[in-house]
Amino acid sequence: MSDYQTQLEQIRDNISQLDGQLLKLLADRQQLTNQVAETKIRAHLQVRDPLREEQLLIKLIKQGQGMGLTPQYVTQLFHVIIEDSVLNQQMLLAQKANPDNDLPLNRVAFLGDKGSYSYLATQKYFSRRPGELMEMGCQSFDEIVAKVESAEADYAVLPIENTSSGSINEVYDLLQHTSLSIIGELTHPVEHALLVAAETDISQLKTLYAHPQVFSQCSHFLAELGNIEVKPTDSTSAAMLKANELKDPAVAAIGSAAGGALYGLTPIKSNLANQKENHSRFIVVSRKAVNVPLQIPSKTTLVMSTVQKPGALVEALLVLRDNQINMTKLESRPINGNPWEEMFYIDVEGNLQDGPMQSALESLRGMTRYLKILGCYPTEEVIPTRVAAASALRQ
Ligand SMILES: C=C(O[C@@H]1C=C(C(=O)O)C=C[C@H]1O)C(=O)O
Repeated sequence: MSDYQTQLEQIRDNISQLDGQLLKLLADRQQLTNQVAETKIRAHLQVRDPLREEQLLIKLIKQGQGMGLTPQYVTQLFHVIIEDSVLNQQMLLAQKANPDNDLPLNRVAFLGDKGSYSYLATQKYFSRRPGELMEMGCQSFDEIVAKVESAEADYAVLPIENTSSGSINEVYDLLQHTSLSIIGELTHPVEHALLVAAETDISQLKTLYAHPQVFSQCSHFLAELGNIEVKPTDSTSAAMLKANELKDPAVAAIGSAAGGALYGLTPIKSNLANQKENHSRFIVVSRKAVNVPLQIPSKTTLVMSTVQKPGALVEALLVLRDNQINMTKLESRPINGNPWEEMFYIDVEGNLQDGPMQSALESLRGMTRYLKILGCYPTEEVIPTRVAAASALRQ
């Protein structure tokens, strides 16, 4: 071994040791933040404390500068650390409020197989939760919902909207008729890559396999590609499986690089989506609604149909405004069998137990033809606390 190699190995050993220590410190920090959660449960305090976060960040940015670490680096690092701490605390509070939901095995139905975006979202959502995960890949949204309704599965993870291709109508329509409740949500980045099983390059490709939603999210890239046959599949994982089976230099699948790796596929081009910030939002549904503690930020989803008179929807929305309730999404879908009538799906910030929410629901019940609460669930989005580096350095 050359001197350089020996030297490099020694330095790398030291780095690995430090990384191990960093991990140990992060685990110790997690223990302490879990203790904070216990105290908050007893004291009925909100999980999130923006002032504490701001003071913490200001102090850390200043300390970091003294050690040669940039404010951007320190801020980014601690946003991740705090996000994890907040999500873990939220989970602990939610667990305490729903002791019956602590299952040793969580049987979860989702679209596709290993490697699909739904699979990756399922892994992410349940990784923080106690109990083992039993994956139940399904071939259609109908099958997924039926699995939970018939108690073959405990939960389903369903994609509901995407930042490029918009709402997933099929899932909205299923929500209209199911007795299941929304108990959680999460967003997951969708990073489409061109995945191949054989040595090749873009110019040799003749056939592309992907889910139709993926084709619409990558339409600009496909238009640039020109004369290529696009073959729709039931799921992203089915597309990957196809590419893996064919091992043909003329064939590629579109999906995530992480998912593709599970099928031995190599990404030859990434960032294929029209919108560079491409995220999907998923909902988690179960047979039983959850109890969301007031200390956790939450959302409530409603579905309603208004009476047939001018301004009926506006009037319903004014009820939300009058109760200071913030609407985060409004979606409309046709009602089967009633041409030109619509079901409105509304996501609002707030807990079902809140006074303003209760009074808004009471008013809405009086003015709508149909109103159903699809669920009240914890908000998974932890918006990072921002501090200007200048304000940290001024302290
Ligand atoms: C740990 C706490 O809970 C939250 C997480 C924080 C953290 O991880 O440092 C800080 C403030 C809170 O938003 C706390 O309140 O101290």
